[in-house]
Amino acid sequence: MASSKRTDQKSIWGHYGCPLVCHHQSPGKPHHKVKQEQSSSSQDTAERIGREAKRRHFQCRVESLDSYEVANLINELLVVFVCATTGQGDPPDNMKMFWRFLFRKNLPPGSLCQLDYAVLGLGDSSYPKFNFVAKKLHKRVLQLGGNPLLPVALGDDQHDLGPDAVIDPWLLALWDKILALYPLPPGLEIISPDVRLPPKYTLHYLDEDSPHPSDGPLQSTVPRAVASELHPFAARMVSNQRVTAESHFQDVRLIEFDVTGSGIT
Ligand SMILES: Cc1cc2nc3c(=O)[nH]c(=O)nc-3n(C[C@H](O)[C@H](O)[C@H](O)COP(=O)(O)O)c2cc1C
Repeated sequence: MASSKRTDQKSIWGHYGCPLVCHHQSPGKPHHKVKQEQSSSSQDTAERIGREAKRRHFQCRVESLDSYEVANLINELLVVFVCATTGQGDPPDNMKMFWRFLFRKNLPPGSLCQLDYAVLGLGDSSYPKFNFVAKKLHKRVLQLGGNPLLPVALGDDQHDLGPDAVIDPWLLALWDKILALYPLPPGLEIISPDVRLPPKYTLHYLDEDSPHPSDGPLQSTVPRAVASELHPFAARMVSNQRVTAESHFQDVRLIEFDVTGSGIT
């Protein structure tokens, strides 16, 4: 992209604490980050936004707000936060570190002045503090100098059509805004929903007798971090059973892994 904004643009879709990074796939296109939190609605929404970004030729990464290095926010150019409210107007567990950092009193007021951002809230209007976290996040980023792309979206479980009644039109408006700022490169079009995106995961088959990736000489001496998205653990598969009848058209499987030593409980 022509402006410096486009060279490293990100958007964060918070709640469940999950950031998504995306940019147009041609060089110099912006990145977006998506963040999410607690249960799965915000993660699902963040991932949906990630897929929509990919269809618009942005390169994306989705990760939780707490696994995002929040100090890097000052370098981001485009961030979308997806965040739910829990408890009585509280941030979900997996955005608490992010929340604490963002509300530090010593953050300079203009520190996010290069950031274009949007906040999508998931909440329930039967609670007195409806979408409190999304509203507060929106205000705080504004206070730190961020440029809002749209008013905060207030998804509501109480709506007859569920949160999508707000999310769907809000996302249409968001993409209009983003594409006005970062138009599609000449010759590229939005990838139709009928076209399958590349898979998120790839499978690599190993020979039965190949050494296990976790059996290297360092394994016994080097303490490893608890397995996580950032510290993957190569687990041994112990069973792989088909659970649907042979005659059924879907091959659904129960696959079990041995996670001993991964720190996963
Ligand atoms: C225990 C609990 C407390 C909640 N507290 C609030 C609240 O204070 N304000 C609000 O707007 N929504 C509240 N909600 C609704 C959630 O924010 C809403 O269901 C949201 O979609 C959940 O998203 P998630 O699946 O990503 O966690 C609460 C939900 C639960 C289960």
